[in-house]
Amino acid sequence: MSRLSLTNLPVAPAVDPRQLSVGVVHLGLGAFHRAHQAVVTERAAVATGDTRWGIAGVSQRSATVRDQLAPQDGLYAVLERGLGDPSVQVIGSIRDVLTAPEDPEEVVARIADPAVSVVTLTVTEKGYRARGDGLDLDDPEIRADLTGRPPRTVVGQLAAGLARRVEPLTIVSCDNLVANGPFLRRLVADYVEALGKVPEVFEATRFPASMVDRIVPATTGADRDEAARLLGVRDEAVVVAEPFLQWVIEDDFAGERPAWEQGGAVLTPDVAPWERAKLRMLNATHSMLAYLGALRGYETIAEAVRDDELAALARALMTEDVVPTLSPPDGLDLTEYGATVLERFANPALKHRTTQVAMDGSVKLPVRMLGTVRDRLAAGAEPRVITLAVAAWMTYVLKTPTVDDPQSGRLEAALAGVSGAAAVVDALLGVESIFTPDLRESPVFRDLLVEHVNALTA
Ligand SMILES: NC(=O)c1ccc[n+]([C@@H]2O[C@H](COP(=O)([O-])OP(=O)(O)OC[C@H]3O[C@@H](n4cnc5c(N)ncnc54)[C@H](O)[C@@H]3O)[C@@H](O)[C@H]2O)c1
Ligand SMILES: O=P(O)(O)OC[C@@H](O)[C@@H](O)[C@H](O)[C@H](O)CO
Repeated sequence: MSRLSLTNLPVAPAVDPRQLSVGVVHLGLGAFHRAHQAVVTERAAVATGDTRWGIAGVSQRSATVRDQLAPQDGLYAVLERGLGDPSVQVIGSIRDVLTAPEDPEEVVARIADPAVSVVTLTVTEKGYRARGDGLDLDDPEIRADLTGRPPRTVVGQLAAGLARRVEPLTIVSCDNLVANGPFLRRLVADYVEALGKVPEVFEATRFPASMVDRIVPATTGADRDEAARLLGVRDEAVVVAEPFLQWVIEDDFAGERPAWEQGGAVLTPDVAPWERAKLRMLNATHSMLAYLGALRGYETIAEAVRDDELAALARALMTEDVVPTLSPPDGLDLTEYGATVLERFANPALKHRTTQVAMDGSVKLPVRMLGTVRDRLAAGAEPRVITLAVAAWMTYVLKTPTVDDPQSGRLEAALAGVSGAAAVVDALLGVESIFTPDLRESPVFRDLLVEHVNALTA
């Protein structure tokens, strides 16, 4: 079967990439960007007729996505899987595809391009190379970037691009992080201070926070085959997504931007209540279902949430421990939100693997779970269910021979020769890059963890 491209196009995209100039650089051209920001950007271009906001996407690590998209002229489809029949839509907003390891200079040049006024990012939690709230200046790649080589890290790329700009830039993190905008600003500030050269435009550069939401599992061969059947051509870059899509962006831009609000995004002065509700309700529950589900042998989140006991725990996590820590934004009913989240997880067509959601726990726990633990302890509560979620991660790490985590070495070292629930809990609580002293030293938290790990390993 022939390949999707501009000259082999069964369903035309809503915008023709040939008519777009590049106004946005996106770092981290994974599945999520293609199913989220690129879709909203295309919808905004259709609504406004503005052709300035084509996307130059940067694949940060391997050349796989470039090799999938380049022969397709940047075109790909979103295979939407809801409760009815699946549908496909070809997206045309990606104009160019770069591979950072092969062409680091070009990445910097694109960020510096005066026609570009916005950079967006989806590089996963580990892509920020943070330690606590600041940049990990001991990270070997950060150290290597600081020596002046063409940068390989995201923070190094941003700093080098800013150093060459006259006009300020807006940098929008779209990763699941707490206060992702201010967090990224701090990392870039740490980097340029360590370099001893703060770019002139840095003060005027904006880092709005954003809350992103759409469940986008990794694409499988079966998804590519189904897309080919629906499209009539092969699309090696197809991404799978649920129908739901939400993007709430802090309205704080240094210059011009795509009219994302016309593509369905919400621009608001304060993203924090949206972000906190989403990370603590959706992402924490997702991770808990992933760990408990994987421990019970479930392959997908949908299978896990169809287990009555796990579904009850997911509901209890939200109502007993998370909701008391939230002040929801106007218009968000937390009870309804929690129910919708579980319905979305139960979507059997998505096949989101528990092992995918379970990845990178050491960098996800602080974002998704530990804020809730801290707030509940401070309120004098006994946070039973959120602590079960943390204990499920500990048990998963203990029982998984090669855990997929940027700190796998530290986790393995901590657990070497350790046996018994109390010793496992103490060993993992001792990993300082995950647990802050207040949590490590809380007897209530520790005792609950031991009780849960004991039960989970019995
Ligand atoms: N997939 C989802 O359902 C979803 C939903 C909301 C938010 N997100 C956010 O998007 C991120 C990416 O998700 P995805 O589905 O696109 O994953 P993906 O695996 O398809 O893509 C990950 C991207 O991050 C880059 N990356 C990975 N490790 C990196 C590192 N150490 N340094 C620099 N870049 C690195 C990769 O090159 C790739 O471009 C998530 O981690 C999350 O923060 C995802
Ligand atoms: O993408 P990750 O690996 O950081 O997390 C897995 C999921 O919890 C996450 O991607 C959710 O699907 C998403 O946050 C929903 O908007």
